[in-house]
Amino acid sequence: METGIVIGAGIMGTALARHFLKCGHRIALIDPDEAARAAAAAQIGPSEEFITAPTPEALPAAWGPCHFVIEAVPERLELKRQVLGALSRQFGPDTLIASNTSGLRAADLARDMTHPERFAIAHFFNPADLIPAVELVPAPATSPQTMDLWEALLTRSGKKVARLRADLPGFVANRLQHAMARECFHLLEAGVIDAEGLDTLTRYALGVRLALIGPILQRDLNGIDTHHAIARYLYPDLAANTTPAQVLDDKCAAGMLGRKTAQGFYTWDARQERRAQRVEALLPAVIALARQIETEENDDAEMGEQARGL
Ligand SMILES: NC(=O)c1ccc[n+]([C@@H]2O[C@H](COP(=O)([O-])OP(=O)(O)OC[C@H]3O[C@@H](n4cnc5c(N)ncnc54)[C@H](O)[C@@H]3O)[C@@H](O)[C@H]2O)c1
Ligand SMILES: O=C(O)[C@@H](O)[C@@H](O)[C@H](O)[C@@H](O)CO
Repeated sequence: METGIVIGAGIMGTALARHFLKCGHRIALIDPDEAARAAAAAQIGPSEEFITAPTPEALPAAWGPCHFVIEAVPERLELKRQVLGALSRQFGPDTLIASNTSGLRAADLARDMTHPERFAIAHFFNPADLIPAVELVPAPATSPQTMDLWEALLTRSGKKVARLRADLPGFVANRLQHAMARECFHLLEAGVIDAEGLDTLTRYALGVRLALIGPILQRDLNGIDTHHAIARYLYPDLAANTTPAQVLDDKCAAGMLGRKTAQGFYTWDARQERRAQRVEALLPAVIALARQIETEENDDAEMGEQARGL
C-alpha cells in the first residue's frame, strides 16, 4: 500500500481519490475550499485510509511520508506552476509528482520545480475512476526512471498507460477530441445538423466501433486507397478555424456551461440527469467489452504456447 496525495477536490480530484483508494492506496485529498472538501468526502464515504485537508502542510504528522502526488487544480498555467513548485519544495526528490492537466505542456508546468526529473504529466479522463486510459507525458527534464515508476504505479492500479515520446499541447487524445469537436461546431453553426442528430450519428457510426477498434486499425479494414481518395477531395472543405467557434464563445458568455449550470447544448432537466447517470452506470459494461478483445488475444497467445509445448 502506498500513500498518495491528490491536490484539488473537484470533478477529477474526487474521482482520482476514489480510484486510488479502491485499489488499496491511502489517499489525502487537498483543497482550500471547504465546500469542495465536504462534497468530495460525502461522495467517497468514510474510510480510515482517506483524509482531506486545506493544504498539504495541514496534514497530521502521523499521516506519514508521501510516495506520489497528483495535481488536479483548475487548468490555469500560473496556478499549476505555483502549486507544482510548492509541492516540489515540500516533498523530497523521491516523491513522484504528476499533473493531470488536459493539455498544457509539461515543460511549462515544471518551470519552477526543484528536482523536475520526478515530474510527468498523467492525463486521466473523466470519470477518472472508470476510464482506463492515462496519457503519460515526459517534460524535457523527466528521467526515464520516473516514467517507468509512474507507468508501473498506474498499471498496478488497473489503468492502460499510453506513454508519449514528446511534450506537445493537448497530448494525443485532446488533439483528436478537439479536431473532431471543431468540425462538430462548424457543422452545427452551418445548420447542417442539430446537436442531437450529430450526437446520435457519431455514437452509432463512429462510437460503437471506436470502443473496439482504433482509428488506424479501422483504416486497414476500410482500405487505405479509399481513405486516400476521400482525403484528397475532403480536406480543403474541413473546418480549419484557429480560434474557438462562435457557438462556444456565445455559450460561455451566456453562462451556458453544460451540466454544471443546467444549460449547455442540452437542457439539464431531470430527464437529462437520469440519462447521464444511466451512461455512467453503463460505462463499465462498455469498458469490459473493449477489454474482452485483448483477453481473447491473450487466450489465443496462451493456447499457441500450449500447442507449442511451452
Ligand atoms: N473535467 C474533466 O473532464 C477533466 C478531464 C481530464 C483532465 N482535467 C483536468 O484536471 C484538472 C482539474 O479539473 P476539474 O474538472 O477537476 O476542475 P474543478 O474545477 O472541478 O476542480 C478543481 C478544484 O481545485 C481546487 N483548487 C483551486 N486551487 C487550489 C489549490 N491551490 N490547491 C488545491 N486545490 C485547489 C478548487 O477549489 C476545485 O475544487 C484541470 O487541469 C483539467 O483540465 C479535467
Ligand atoms: O475528455 C476528457 O476527459 C479529457 O480529454 C479532458 O482532458 C478535457 O478536459 C476535455 O474534456 C476537454 O477538452
